Amino acid sequence: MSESSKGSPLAFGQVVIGPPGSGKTTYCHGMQEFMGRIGRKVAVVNLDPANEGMPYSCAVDISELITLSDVMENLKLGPNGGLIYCMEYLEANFDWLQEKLAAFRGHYYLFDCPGQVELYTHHDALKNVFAQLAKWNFRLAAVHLVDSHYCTDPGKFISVLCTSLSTMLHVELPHVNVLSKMDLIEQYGKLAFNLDYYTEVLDLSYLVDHLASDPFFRNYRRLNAKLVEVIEDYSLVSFVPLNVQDKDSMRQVMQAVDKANGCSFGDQEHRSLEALMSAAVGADFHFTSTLAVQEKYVQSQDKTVEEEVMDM
Ligand SMILES: Nc1nc2c(ncn2[C@@H]2O[C@H](COP(=O)(O)OP(=O)(O)OP(=O)(O)O)[C@@H](O)[C@H]2O)c(=O)[nH]1
Repeated sequence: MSESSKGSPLAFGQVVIGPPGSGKTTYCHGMQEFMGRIGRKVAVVNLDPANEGMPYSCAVDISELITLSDVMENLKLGPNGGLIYCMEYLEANFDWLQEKLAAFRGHYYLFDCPGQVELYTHHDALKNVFAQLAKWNFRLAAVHLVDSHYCTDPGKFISVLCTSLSTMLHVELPHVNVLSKMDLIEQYGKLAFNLDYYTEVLDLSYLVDHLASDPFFRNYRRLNAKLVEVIEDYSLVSFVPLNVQDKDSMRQVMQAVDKANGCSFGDQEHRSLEALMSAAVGADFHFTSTLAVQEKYVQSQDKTVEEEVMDM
């Protein structure tokens, strides 16, 4: 097995990561279709040994190497331990992965990753897989999906910010954080602030003040204030909103990722993209700014908390 492939052509792609159920598989399917329509050849690589019946056409599937159910049964491990074992097994079998990927030279790669959070915050196996891909001349960006409904709960949103920050620092790849399922954002409650407050991660002291109005959280005010201080000191976390069914939203995420991993597919693709998007003008797809997303998915309220704070 060659540890590094200095002479190999560059290969671009995304590792799609995020907590369980955040929409990684759905995103890979949507992005494969979207990129296919503008002429990119996309190979989706399933690295989640628990995934079955994927909706996308799968180029490489880790379950040919190892499956979570086999590991759990044979080694008597639970789902978390089993998944960690699978990732360590993959790390020990780089040559299998290299051989499988080589069959798709010239493609753009989407890696559909497992959902266990510890794989991205402190365990090393998957991070080592990404580092090995870099040695094989893969230019990857991490696309970190987080369910947008966490924005409706200030406490959960602070946890999401902490997880996103530690993932960015641990994974060590160019990073695009994405708020997924924008169409469902207010399903579990109203947003206290405008959407750009969450996507741009604006002054978090408002969030701490808002949280302190809840008697339970009042006792943890200093802890929350310190946590948001850490997030603001790094000043790294922001989000791109996403609805996989919206072409303009998909384009925005794709362009953010292209910028992050340095991918450029030239003029022909640019023309195809313009043609695809022009078909969307005047139709349902009006997603040019966070404000447009806000108008589309967030119900208008008399006043947001942000506006009330401003009025004071
Ligand atoms: N309404 C809506 N549902 C979505 C969207 N994206 C994903 N879903 C749904 O969310 C659920 C979980 O999506 P998956 O794509 O399986 O999530 P995952 O992150 O791959 O999940 P794991 O493999 O368990 O880690 C599915 O029922 C999807 O149909 C979206 O943009 N809008």
